Amino acid sequence: MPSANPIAVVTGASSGIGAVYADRLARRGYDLVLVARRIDRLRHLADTLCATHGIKVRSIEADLTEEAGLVQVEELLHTDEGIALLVNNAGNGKLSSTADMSDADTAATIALNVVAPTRLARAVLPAFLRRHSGAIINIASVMAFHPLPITTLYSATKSYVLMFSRGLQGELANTGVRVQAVLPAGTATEFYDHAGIPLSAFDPAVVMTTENLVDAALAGFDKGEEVTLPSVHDVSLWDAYEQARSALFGATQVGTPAPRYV
Ligand SMILES: NC(=O)C1=CN([C@@H]2O[C@H](COP(=O)(O)OP(=O)(O)OC[C@H]3O[C@@H](n4cnc5c(N)ncnc54)[C@H](OP(=O)(O)O)[C@@H]3O)[C@@H](O)[C@H]2O)C=CC1
Ligand SMILES: N[C@@H](C=O)C(=O)O
Repeated sequence: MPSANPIAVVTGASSGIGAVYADRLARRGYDLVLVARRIDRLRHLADTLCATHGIKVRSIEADLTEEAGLVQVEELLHTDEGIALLVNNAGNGKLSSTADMSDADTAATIALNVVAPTRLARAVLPAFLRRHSGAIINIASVMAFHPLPITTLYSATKSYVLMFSRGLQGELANTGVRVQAVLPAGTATEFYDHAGIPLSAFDPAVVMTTENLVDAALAGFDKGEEVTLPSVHDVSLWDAYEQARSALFGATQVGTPAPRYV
């Protein structure tokens, strides 16, 4: 029997930000599809959320850097008409110089942070457009607009997520389909266990709890924000950044070389 609740698909739900999104969306009455490699964690979370909130939860063991894992989730997104929300959250990032990063880590970060959210968004969009409703939440990062010598690749992938989200927002205007880009700053998760630099290396004063992060991101979603920066208190900074970006683009459309280059 089809579920009466809207369904949210959350990638990277076995820990950190994704696991809190699963909890918060369960509280909002969503049925859930949880995706990650650690199926034991997904099943434990699913049992807890089912028992606590009386929702339906499916767990999918999938490595989103592998074709088979991606196809498994794409097929669900293509076929389950009850899906109302996709949270493209799964991500990783080795904090390393480009030259020192292994080929495997480089490929895995691009596959997980760029290819997977792109393919999953493309898988769900046709149904959303047919129904003139649905939402995609893409988890980018503040590093999308601030590369450091040890975050070059990671920042580039998150810059892609931001630009991909901004482009989709333009495409999807007036379709009833929403896209939110969320740009967390440092957040206390297992991300750093795999990043090569421990969380303890960061000033605790600038690291947000995962619960605060997700609650702020969902508050931005509820406000209808296209880009949500949970830790930025002065939103006029983002507005000024966007205005400068638009003015800069406008200044590129002149057809003649700038005098400084002549
Ligand atoms: N923590 C932070 O400071 C910040 C994090 N972010 C972003 O937030 C998102 C969530 O990360 P966060 O919660 O912090 O870190 P975690 O490491 O706690 O969570 C990452 C999640 O992604 C899943 N994942 C990792 N690799 C794969 C894979 N190959 N296939 C499928 N799932 C995978 C993990 O599950 P499993 O290992 O079971 O597969 C896990 O559930 C990421 O996109 C990250 O870039 C952005 C800004 C700041
Ligand atoms: N994931 C963190 C690493 O830098 C971040 O995006 O802030």
